[in-house]
Amino acid sequence: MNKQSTQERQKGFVLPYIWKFRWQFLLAACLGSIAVLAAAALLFTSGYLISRSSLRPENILMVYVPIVLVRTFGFSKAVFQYLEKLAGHNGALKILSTMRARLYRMVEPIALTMRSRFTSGDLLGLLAEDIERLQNIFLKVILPALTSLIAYGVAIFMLGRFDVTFALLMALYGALWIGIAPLFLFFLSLKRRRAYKQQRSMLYAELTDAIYGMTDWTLSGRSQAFLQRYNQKFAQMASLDNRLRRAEWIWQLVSRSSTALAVIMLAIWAAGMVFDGQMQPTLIAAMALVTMPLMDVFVKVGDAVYEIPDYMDAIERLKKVESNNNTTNSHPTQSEAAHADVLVQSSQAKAAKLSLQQVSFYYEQHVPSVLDNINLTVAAGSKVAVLGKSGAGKSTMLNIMLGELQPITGTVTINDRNVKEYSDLPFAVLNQKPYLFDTTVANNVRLAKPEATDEQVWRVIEMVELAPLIQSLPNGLHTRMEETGARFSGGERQRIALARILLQDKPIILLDEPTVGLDPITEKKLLDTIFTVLQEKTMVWFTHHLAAMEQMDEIIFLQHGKMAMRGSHKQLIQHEEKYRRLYELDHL
Ligand SMILES: Nc1ncnc2c1ncn2[C@@H]1O[C@H](COP(=O)(O)OP(=O)(O)OP(=O)(O)O)[C@@H](O)[C@H]1O
Repeated sequence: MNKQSTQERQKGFVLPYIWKFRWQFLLAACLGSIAVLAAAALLFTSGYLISRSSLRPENILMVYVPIVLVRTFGFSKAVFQYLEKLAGHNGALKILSTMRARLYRMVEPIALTMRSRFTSGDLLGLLAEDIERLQNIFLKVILPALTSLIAYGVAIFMLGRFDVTFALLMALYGALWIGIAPLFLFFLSLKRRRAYKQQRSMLYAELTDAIYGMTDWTLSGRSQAFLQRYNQKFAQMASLDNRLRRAEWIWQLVSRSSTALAVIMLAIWAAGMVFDGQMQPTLIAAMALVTMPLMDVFVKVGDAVYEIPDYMDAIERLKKVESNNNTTNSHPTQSEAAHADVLVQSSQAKAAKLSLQQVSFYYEQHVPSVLDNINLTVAAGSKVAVLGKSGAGKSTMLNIMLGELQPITGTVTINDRNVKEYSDLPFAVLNQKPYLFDTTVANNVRLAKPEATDEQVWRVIEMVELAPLIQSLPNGLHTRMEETGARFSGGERQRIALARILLQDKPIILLDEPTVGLDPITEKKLLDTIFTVLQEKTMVWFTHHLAAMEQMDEIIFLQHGKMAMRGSHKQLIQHEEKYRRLYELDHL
């Protein structure tokens, strides 16, 4: 594990990012505070303006200046809110991209083994979602908290200029709403949410279990008992959910009431100041109204705190994957890199060893196995034919090799490593009907290797003996498929597919009856080309047709899920009467 990621792991998922982007957040918080203060000033001047206007001002300037100020504050509130969003989101997006890079570093070392350790892309989806969610902790919790602190600090300072004691009282009141209440709320929601989640996952587990064992519940005549128990638990969970929602409503009620209480406190204090002759009566409404935008920020902080348990879950999940990733291997970076190297090398080698060890497979449990305890080793560079009549299990075996079907028991290995460990499978398949896409001939050939140059494409075209044909096309390699009309015969289509395979340069080639439907002469020519160009590769040829068996190193004959015969063509011709007859039939 490199130094950078070790440091990341030690610091967690929130603090290092706040520190790293502290200036962006501070800027956003300052802009946000100016917006809040502008909103407070807007209400202050509005309150003053209303009160002043009602008293029939002796001079128009007495209301003209506040009118201009109302406009100015109204305008600047919107502008600073916008700027705050810009700066805040800029910081959050920078964090997001840094976190994504960290996510990449987390999963990259296990990428090769991920297919076997996590069966689908769910994990990545979950992690990516968690990281997206974490950006809210910055935008909805940390930024509003900072903003409210700055704005409230400025407001208390201003208030202190009128009355220090009252300013201190209001500072305490603010501390209650900015610190104590959200903290209390946080612990309350944390406990309840955990209990709710626990109960919900238990219920889901029980339901899944019950669905799997539905027949047994029904047969034992106890389905009503199960339903009763399940409904009881569901009701308990629903009541917990209700309590959580009720707590949320209560918080909303209390927090909104806190604004009303602050307005009343300010109004009473301002009235007292007027009574003592220290303030003009026109300022009472202004002072009372000023509290509203300030308290609004506290309420937002409290609302966001309620969601912190969700963020904590996201952090926990991320940490778990990170530590899992680190503990699964004692020397992760070195050995995983070496492991990856081996796998990549073997997927690029000329040939590779392919083995099936005790592989069994069935599609439905109560019918005989399609494959029953198959042991087969195809040495690197050797050629094996898998024969069998229709339905013998050839396609099933091919799909198991490719990892598209998982054997019920047994393993498939390539160069002694489980096929599941390969991110880049070392197979290429030539099947019965290769598809030609509606693009140029060259693009059809370079399908599996888009970066291949025209020269490389030409080389493989020549190898599969298609050069004269391609040269005769209106635009050569760059002729579009539809312009070639029905020009390509079955054999030529196979040759294009073969060219694709050569360009792909995989060590193991699986042939799934590629010569089906071709006339014997075309078939023979194609087979000659196949065996010439794939000479160095490991080849497994699935067929029910006994052409070119002489060229195979080993032939296995599948029947009733077992290998009924196996050996070289020579051995089978000599010792297996059935094989001899099939061969003769095929060569009539
Ligand atoms: N998806 C499936 N669900 C259930 N049974 C299946 C499924 N696919 C194949 N089978 C059965 O498994 C057995 C083996 O089929 P498979 O396709 O592997 O044979 P095959 O030798 O490739 O036949 P063919 O030469 O006709 O393609 C057959 O009895 C088939 O009916």
